[in-house]
Amino acid sequence: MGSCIIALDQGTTSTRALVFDTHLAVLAIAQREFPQHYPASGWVEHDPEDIWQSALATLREALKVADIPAADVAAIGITNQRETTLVWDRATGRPIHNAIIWQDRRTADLCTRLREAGVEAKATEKTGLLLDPYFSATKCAWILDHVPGARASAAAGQLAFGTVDSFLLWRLSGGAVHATDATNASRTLLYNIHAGEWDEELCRIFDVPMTMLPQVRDNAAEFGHATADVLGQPVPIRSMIGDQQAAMVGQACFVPGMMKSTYGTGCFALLNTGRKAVQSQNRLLATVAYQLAGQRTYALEGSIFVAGAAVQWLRDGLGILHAAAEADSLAAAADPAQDVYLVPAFVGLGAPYWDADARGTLFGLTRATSKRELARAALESVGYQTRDLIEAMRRDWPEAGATVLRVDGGMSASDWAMQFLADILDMPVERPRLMETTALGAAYLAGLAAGLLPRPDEMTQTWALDRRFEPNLLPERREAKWQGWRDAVARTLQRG
Ligand SMILES: Nc1ncnc2c1ncn2[C@@H]1O[C@H](COP(=O)(O)OP(=O)(O)O)[C@@H](O)[C@H]1O
Ligand SMILES: O=P(O)(O)OC[C@H](O)CO
Repeated sequence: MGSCIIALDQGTTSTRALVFDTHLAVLAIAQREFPQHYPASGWVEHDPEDIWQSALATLREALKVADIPAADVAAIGITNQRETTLVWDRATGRPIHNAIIWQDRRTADLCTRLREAGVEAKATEKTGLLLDPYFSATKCAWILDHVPGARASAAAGQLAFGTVDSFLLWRLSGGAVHATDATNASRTLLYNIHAGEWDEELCRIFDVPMTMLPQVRDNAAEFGHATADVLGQPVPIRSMIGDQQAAMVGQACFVPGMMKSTYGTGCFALLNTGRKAVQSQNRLLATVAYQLAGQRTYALEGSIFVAGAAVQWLRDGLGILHAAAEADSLAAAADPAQDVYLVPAFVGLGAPYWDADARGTLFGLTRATSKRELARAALESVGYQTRDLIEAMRRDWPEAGATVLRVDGGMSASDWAMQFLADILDMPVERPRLMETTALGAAYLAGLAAGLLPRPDEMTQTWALDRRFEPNLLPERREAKWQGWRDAVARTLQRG
């Protein structure tokens, strides 16, 4: 049997492949960024061929850098940006439309109509989600309704639906396997998280034919093989898991009450609630954290659409940074007397507000405002949004984040943002040594399925601290800043 594992991490802005040894040490990493497409306000798409080509290229490159033959790869684990929706032709494997990204708001009106028709309570009860364009169901319906002939092809059983994991699996396996896992299924609005199955009634309501849906499997399971043309010989695929849930596994949050927050394009805080799906009273989500041996563990999730993307906007939109890492030094040099707030509702606001129509706002600008205060406002917006989430979470689960918050994702590299996070939360923040927790989670599960790695309780010992950020802000200052944020959000919201 092979002695290493490859994790394929297909994220919103880039695809990464990491080769791990059986002690979960990283042997090699390959990464490709790919273009984002914004065809209209609030719309975000990816070209599925970019996703596929970046997956192929990074898998091959990582193996080459590690200098390991494909025969030594025991398993591949796939983890992915969730909710992003693809529909492809089963005969050709070609998508009939670009991938509609999780951030995309084009189905906001449809969601409003369904909400007015009284569908939300039923959908929430069954799926743990809310009626928001974020999730896959309305995106899939949109594709079927807007691509000529798609409804007829779907009715004839010619089309397949999938999130990015399913699409990659289909391509890697040469069209042999159409499957997903319980975590990705739990983000579609079509999957009953309590029964663990696709829901006929919801499929009817959202007008998505059940014949299009992939089979749902455990997170550590048999998912077939990547064909020989991918890496030179067939390689088993032994795990699939949504990226936020993978980060939870990679952060070893296996005990109820443990919590992590990932700062990539968006920010996603997940609290392990054990065998119980907690129905939020505060507009958070109940979701599947992981499913092993048929047994589901649940999480309470707060999802924010813009975190690192605010820094990306400073870099690519405003051109005031050359690299994301420059935001720290600018923020550190900002004028403490200027209270500038950025509410980065570029694609609406997620939890706990769920306002699809809100758009970004800046408050407190004066003639003295410079790029330094804008950079600080962007980094601070992530801390404020996390506090919004944790306050909502504590109303559902009082001990949430009682001790420490584990962080990861590209933006957690920002010391300034992580210190502000600790300050505004008034709570210690811990960053692990290996920040690639998403890939680590997928690799661990693939290794578990391949019989190379121990059960979760033993895996917790592999977590190692890089840096702990202690809160260090006067209470009056913290509350004054927080009130400023609350006020800025109130003035940004479009929904009452
Ligand atoms: N040093 C940094 N400071 C602030 N933000 C950063 C830094 N490095 C990366 N980022 C942000 O992190 C995001 C990329 O993180 P990543 O985890 O790769 O995201 P994704 O999985 O969504 O593609 C980008 O939005 C980028 O702006
Ligand atoms: O690709 P990321 O890391 O920004 O994660 C995206 C989330 O899975 C969306 O729900």
